[in-house]
Amino acid sequence: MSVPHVDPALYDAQLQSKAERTQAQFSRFSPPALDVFASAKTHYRMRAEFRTWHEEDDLFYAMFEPGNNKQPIRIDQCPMVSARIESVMFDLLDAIRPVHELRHRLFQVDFLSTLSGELLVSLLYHRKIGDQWREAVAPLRDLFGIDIVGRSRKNKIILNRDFVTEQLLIGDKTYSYQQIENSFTQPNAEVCRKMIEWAVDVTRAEKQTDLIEFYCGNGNFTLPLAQNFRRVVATEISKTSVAAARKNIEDNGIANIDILRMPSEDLVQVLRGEKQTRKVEGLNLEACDFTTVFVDPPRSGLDDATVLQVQEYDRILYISCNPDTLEQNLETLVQTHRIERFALFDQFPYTEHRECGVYLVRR
Ligand SMILES: C[S@@+](CC[C@H](N)C(=O)[O-])C[C@H]1O[C@@H](n2cnc3c(N)ncnc32)[C@H](O)[C@@H]1O
Repeated sequence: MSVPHVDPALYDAQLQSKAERTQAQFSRFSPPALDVFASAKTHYRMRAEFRTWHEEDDLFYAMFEPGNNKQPIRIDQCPMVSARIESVMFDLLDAIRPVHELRHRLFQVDFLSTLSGELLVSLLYHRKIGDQWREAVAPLRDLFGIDIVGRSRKNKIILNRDFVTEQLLIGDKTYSYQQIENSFTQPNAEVCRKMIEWAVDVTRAEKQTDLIEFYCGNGNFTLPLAQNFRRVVATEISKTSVAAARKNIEDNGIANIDILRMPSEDLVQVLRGEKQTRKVEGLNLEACDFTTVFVDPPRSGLDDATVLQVQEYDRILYISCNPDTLEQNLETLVQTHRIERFALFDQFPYTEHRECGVYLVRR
């Protein structure tokens, strides 16, 4: 992970410039005014991954210039990560440094924290770890009040838990989300809250119809969106995320969501009647009245078949972490739909990354 230069004095101007670039990039699609959602200026990342560097007796967190992984740049402070992560990360390395069993061939440390201060730390090794490692690391769990996962090739040791439970206040309801180590979660929790509230707001009028969702992750948007629909059917490829989504639905007492573990491409074929699978048995998809589709794809955006499928629905909600693939997909989508709402969410301050939200309605 590259570590951006965090300078709160520059934040507002940088966000303004992101907004201007976004307006310019999408102006030919005639979107409405851009809603801009800012981030906190420091301590905004709830998860972060750091390479470690060994130099004789020294051990430190390191980052690298692109294309140069031989020349480490030492990280001695990190105002972009949550206050909880920053309060632990350097003291933790101080505790690991003198203990051979803990530092030998340690190459990465991952942190996953929550707004309420839970913290899970994963230590990644280029060697096999076992009982001796477990014994050596156990005191750190109590010292820092953290859960710990040790990972080496084909081996994972868990001290207490391999997940955190995030609580997000969306409107007037708090949703609880299990977030599992090493699976996708939105990094900036406060901006994530704003994205979900925006998504709930733009689909508010749609109560009597059904929602189809592609790329649902752990149900991050799915759970709060369900209040706006009669029924929700959502798909996700990752086994871990599907398990978390199902647990989150249960924990939050939501009864109108079905999660499918299936690549989006396969669900598209099922919906087009081109593929049959036992995974959809009992779901009675034919009885659904899918008027709205929600997509939150990876950086590669939507493949051609999914774009065509998405066009089948009257309303399209699209959250994108890559404006360039969003732009490509919109070339097709605006032929049948017009953009009604347009938003920029600053998930990644001080970087070039822009996260956009678009809500389209059939022309
Ligand atoms: C940008 S994340 C969004 C997840 C979720 N909406 C959230 O807010 O946390 C994209 C998700 O798409 C999933 N994914 C990637 N390729 C997929 C595919 N071909 N079919 C279904 N899901 C896929 C990833 O596992 C990941 O959970």
